Amino acid sequence: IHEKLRLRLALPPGPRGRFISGVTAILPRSEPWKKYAEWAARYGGSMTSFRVYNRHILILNTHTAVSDLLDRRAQLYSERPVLQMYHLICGRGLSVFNIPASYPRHKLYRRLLKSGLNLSPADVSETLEEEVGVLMRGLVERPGEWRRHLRRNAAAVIMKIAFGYSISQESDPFISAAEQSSKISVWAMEPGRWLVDYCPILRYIPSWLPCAGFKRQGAEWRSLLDELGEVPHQWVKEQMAAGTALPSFTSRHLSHHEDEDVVKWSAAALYVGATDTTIAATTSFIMLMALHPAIQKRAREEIMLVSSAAPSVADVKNSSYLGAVLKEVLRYAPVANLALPHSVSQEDTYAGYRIPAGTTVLPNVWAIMHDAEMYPKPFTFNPERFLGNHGCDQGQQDPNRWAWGFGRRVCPGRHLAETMLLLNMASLLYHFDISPESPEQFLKEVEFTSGHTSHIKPFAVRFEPRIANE
Ligand code: HEM
Repeated sequence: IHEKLRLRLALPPGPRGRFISGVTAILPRSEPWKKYAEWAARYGGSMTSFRVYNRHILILNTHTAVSDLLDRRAQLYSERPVLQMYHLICGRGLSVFNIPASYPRHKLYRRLLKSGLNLSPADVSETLEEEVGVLMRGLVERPGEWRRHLRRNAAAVIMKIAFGYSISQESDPFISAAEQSSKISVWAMEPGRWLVDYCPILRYIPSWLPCAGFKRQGAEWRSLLDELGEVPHQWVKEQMAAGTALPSFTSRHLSHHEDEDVVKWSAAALYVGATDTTIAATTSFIMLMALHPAIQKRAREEIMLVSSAAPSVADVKNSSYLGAVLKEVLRYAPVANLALPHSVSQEDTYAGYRIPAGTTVLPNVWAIMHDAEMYPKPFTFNPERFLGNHGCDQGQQDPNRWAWGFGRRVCPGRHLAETMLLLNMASLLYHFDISPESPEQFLKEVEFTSGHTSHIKPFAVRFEPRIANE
């Protein structure tokens, strides 16, 4: 009886679209989280569901639905949707981001990432402080190239931590390898580009057939991606053999005799996970500081009080206002508006609806962060929401609960990212006054970029050094 009742349950409400392609034609290209929030309001309920060809998509619109499913039922909701082209044909299914949570290797990755990223706080602080110094000097010398300096900073930090490798100033071969891998990955994952993603049986057609161009392309990318992944790993092994390796995520795990392939894949995930995300958050921070001089001034005053010289990692851990600014940056301009897609391993029911096995589940983090009941005046940038006599207990919930993902896939780099962001923010405030090039900027609405990671679209800003002769 229970089985019959379950089968009669409807799918969560949402647009139905066309017979074969589902809602493909009306899928939003930019800022999809806003359209999903609109659909949530139109169709009602804490969940919206629709279909893109053969794929069922479920959007979770409220923090309750997200916590109930992705956190409390993490054993069911921590898989990843399988992309035929990228995961299977290009051979990326074993990467940290894509591996099914039910594979024993997923646990191994998580263990190595946890211990490898928290191992030696002293080494990490030294790396962060050294690299923020390079960033500040770059900004003094060539402020107009601030976005390049940010990219270099993020890459340098993670290459040092992952491989003990110091990047050279321009066109570093390790960075080129990592950037080339990211580019190929973006092409291979592009939604709607590969028919095989929607019609998996095509994977079995022979590669020599004229219509199997995607298979030949995939095979080429697969060997290129494998080759690029080897570059830093082999370098660390050579350094270890020569006795010149610096302590790093890779060298530590290899010397503890962890499985080499597991170490290689985990280290490769660090660059992908750490660069665009931290750059996005820092970019939004810079834009918001330019637009909010009073908040900038207050944050700077606190830094000047706690730091006698250039801010250190220890200083920023004691900066409560700066901590509130970071929370508000992550709430106002979430880096991952839809986190990363999860998938459900077995059919489930929730709130009277049926959720078929294999459904792709997207938490609408943007909608939660802008829920006016949780965050009054959600489109106002106001770090004070996280201060007050009772700190976060004051009623406004800590956005860290939604900024870093969910269940068994929660971001393993969170603590490193927070430390790095706080240090970069404090150093920017300590060394520079940040303002928009044009005062008219104050009157414009901020715009956001779309993609897996999002940030405020940059506008021209001025970095005015505060301490002469640096
Ligand atoms: C502002 C900075 C960052 C933000 C906002 C962020 C956020 C996220 C989010 C939302 C996810 C997806 C979780 C899910 O699927 O539920 C994720 C996954 C991940 N992040 Fe981060 N992240 C940041 C920085 C970093 C850093 C610095 C690293 C590495 C040092 C990192 C490594 C990873 C990895 C490896 C995963 C995949 C986890 C898995 O699939 O099991 N992230 N992150």
